[in-house]
Amino acid sequence: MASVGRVDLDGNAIKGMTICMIGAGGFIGSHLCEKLMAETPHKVLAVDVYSDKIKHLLEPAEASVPWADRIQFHRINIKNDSRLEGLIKMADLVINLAAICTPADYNTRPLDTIYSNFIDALPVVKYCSENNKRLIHFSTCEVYGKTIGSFLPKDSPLRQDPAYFVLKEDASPCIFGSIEKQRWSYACAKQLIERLIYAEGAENDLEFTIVRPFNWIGPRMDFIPGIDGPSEGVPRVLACFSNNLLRREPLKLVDGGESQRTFIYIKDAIEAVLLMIENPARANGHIFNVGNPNNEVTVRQLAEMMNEVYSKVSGEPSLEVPTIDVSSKEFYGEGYDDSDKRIPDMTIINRQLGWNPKTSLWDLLESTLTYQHRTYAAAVKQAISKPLASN
Ligand SMILES: NC(=O)c1ccc[n+]([C@@H]2O[C@H](COP(=O)([O-])OP(=O)(O)OC[C@H]3O[C@@H](n4cnc5c(N)ncnc54)[C@H](O)[C@@H]3O)[C@@H](O)[C@H]2O)c1
Ligand SMILES: O=C(O)[C@H]1O[C@H](OP(=O)(O)OP(=O)(O)OC[C@H]2O[C@@H](n3ccc(=O)[nH]c3=O)[C@H](O)[C@@H]2O)[C@H](O)[C@@H](O)[C@@H]1O
Repeated sequence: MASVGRVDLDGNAIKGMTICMIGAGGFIGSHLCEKLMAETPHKVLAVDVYSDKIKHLLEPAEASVPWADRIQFHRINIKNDSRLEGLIKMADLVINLAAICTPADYNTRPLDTIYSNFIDALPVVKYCSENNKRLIHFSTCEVYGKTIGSFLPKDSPLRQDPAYFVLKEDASPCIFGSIEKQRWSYACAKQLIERLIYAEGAENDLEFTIVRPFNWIGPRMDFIPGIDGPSEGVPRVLACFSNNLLRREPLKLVDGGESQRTFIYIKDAIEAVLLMIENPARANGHIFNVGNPNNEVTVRQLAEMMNEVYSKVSGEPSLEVPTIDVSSKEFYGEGYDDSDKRIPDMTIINRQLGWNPKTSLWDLLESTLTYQHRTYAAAVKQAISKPLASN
């Protein structure tokens, strides 16, 4: 089965390992656990405060699934639990995904954001360094902040020159707004933990890999407000727009929806993470952009495309008024700011791991919105009809 004859990129047999995955119950963690269970012999010590998104792996319908003894869930809050070091000691590799990572929190809960992304990650780095454990740490493309090009005059021809906007791990600067723009609390905390990990590598020989995801999206991302998350909660854009489509209300475009993003399908991105896991000699000491430079859209174009795709997969007519403008102050509150454009340079990941993304934006939206429709449409219909029924 999965483990037979598996070799790394240099043709060496891959040995089974024990992975301590912190934040395993989240969006990325759930997909990574699935991949590791289905296709590898590795064991996972899954650490999180929630397990809903991996319960299909932990409590499988058939007791005899092949991975039953390869995944163990530990309900631990890494802020204050002494069991963490013991689990790290038992592992060959630590993957840290735990973080507050929704933009609605960065300016409204800046302290929690900074603690979660920097202070709470410190013991993980320390235990890895002290116990000689390899670490794969999840950072973010937000560490690049804004592009150099965004500071050029609007009509400058240099804005079209990739040198002014393509984001390179080893060359691009990190450009954030002023301190009162608390949006950057997350990016700044992630940047400092990257610098700390890098320094542990340089001074204490910590074996590390840093991942900078560029808008990974797919099934199980975040929550639908009022269904499997708080009614007033504001998830990331995929779930915000899915929620609007499920409720047949216009999609809200923050400050005109002019910002640009490159979206990558979670399953493509997970392939890259698996290559990092299984090719330590090629991944250690590197920072990797993981994104899809071919899937760039403005947020407005994303909204229009999601409206069209959702109509196709749900069989419902597309929205007559698909979008509505909203100011960032109204939507996120004081202190919001935005990255203007995010195109990942792929040179390093291509050279080290030979990895490339595959899935087009249309295709990834089709499979993701099919999942959203199947998972949530009935519950949303029921939630919408409730207030009427009780009148
Ligand atoms: N999804 C993306 O596109 C994306 C982009 C850039 C960076 N990232 C980074 O990747 C990582 C994972 O992102 P995600 O999208 O899966 O987010 P997520 O919120 O779905 O997952 C994070 C998980 O960490 C857990 N967690 C948080 N604090 C914890 C604590 N103190 N103790 C134990 N568990 C804790 C949460 O319960 C959650 O299950 C984060 O570090 C995030 O900053 C993600
Ligand atoms: O995914 C990533 O790579 C990183 O970027 C995200 O940040 P961002 O892309 O700004 O967050 P989204 O919520 O996905 O928003 C994307 C864009 O859509 C806009 N938006 C969001 C929601 C909405 O309803 N309407 C809307 O116009 C936002 O203002 C922003 O310009 C988050 O910070 C992290 O999850 C992560 O580190």
